[in-house]
Amino acid sequence: MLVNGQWQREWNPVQKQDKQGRFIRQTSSFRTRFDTSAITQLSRGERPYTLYVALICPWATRVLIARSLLGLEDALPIKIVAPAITDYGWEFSDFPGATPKAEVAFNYMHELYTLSDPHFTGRATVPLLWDNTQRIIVNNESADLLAILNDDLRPLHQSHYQLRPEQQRSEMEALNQRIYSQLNNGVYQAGFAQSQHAYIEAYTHVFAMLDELDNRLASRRYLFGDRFTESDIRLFVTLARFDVAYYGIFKTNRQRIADFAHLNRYFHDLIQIDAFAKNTNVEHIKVGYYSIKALNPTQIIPQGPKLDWFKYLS
Ligand SMILES: N[C@@H](CCC(=O)N[C@@H](CS)C(=O)NCC(=O)O)C(=O)O
Repeated sequence: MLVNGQWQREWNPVQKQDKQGRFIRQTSSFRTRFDTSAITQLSRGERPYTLYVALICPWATRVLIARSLLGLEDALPIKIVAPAITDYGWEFSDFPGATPKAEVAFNYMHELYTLSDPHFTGRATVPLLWDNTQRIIVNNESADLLAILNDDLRPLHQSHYQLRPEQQRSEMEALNQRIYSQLNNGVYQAGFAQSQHAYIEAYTHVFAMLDELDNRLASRRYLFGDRFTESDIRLFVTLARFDVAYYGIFKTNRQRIADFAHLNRYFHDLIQIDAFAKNTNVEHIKVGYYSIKALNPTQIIPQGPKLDWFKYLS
């Protein structure tokens, strides 16, 4: 992480814990929204912004899926880091599926943070929306980025998807919050727990939420009926990582997603949609999670699992 703009070489996934050994995630620091001048520039064909992402990362991937669904791929170009976090944080390299090093002006993500704020203290996280002209970070919070893509950039949408329909927003936000704390972040709480108590607590939350959602999906195609919404994207990114990585490395191993009747059906439904499949990179997910040294000191990447949905990926 960075301390007052200086990189501290020891990268530890658990920067903060509470007295019971619970992992505490840092809050995001750059929270600007787009105004109309950004829309004007983008609709003139200018490309003043770049989205920096990691394909291992569920928070970045939820933004990538929305970007693809809404037809914003051309308006918001991306740069993809290599999947394994290094002693210097996220790195740009020629790893297959990452942006070739020759196409990026930086070696590490933390360089963008110190350019933007020379005294920045905190983790150099992705996703991050970068202003190429002013060389500053616009926003590094994926929940905001989803709102920026869906709401602020509406005039540029190339599709009719309604990912945050007005009439369901408050219900969606309540469910999103529960999915976030018990499941999206819950798996990290289990994996990065610093005590048996904190691990069991997180494990219990993860499977209570998966049971609840499996039940909910018994009678609905998607979380809110026949059309998918942002809530489905938020759930999908955790499901896509579950059997491949979390089940093993984070020890959330009561059962796999493949063993839940309705969640498995639902996941297969979504993964066959191009925007979901094209932003799911199993190799990056596996290499990324299994190279977290604190959890896997040998850095050996498992060969399996082989899952039936891999056939939908190109
Ligand atoms: N609140 C952020 C969280 C982003 C985040 O935690 N990203 C992780 C990757 S999944 C990261 O970049 N970690 C680098 C680090 O912790 O040093 C968001 O949702 O955008």
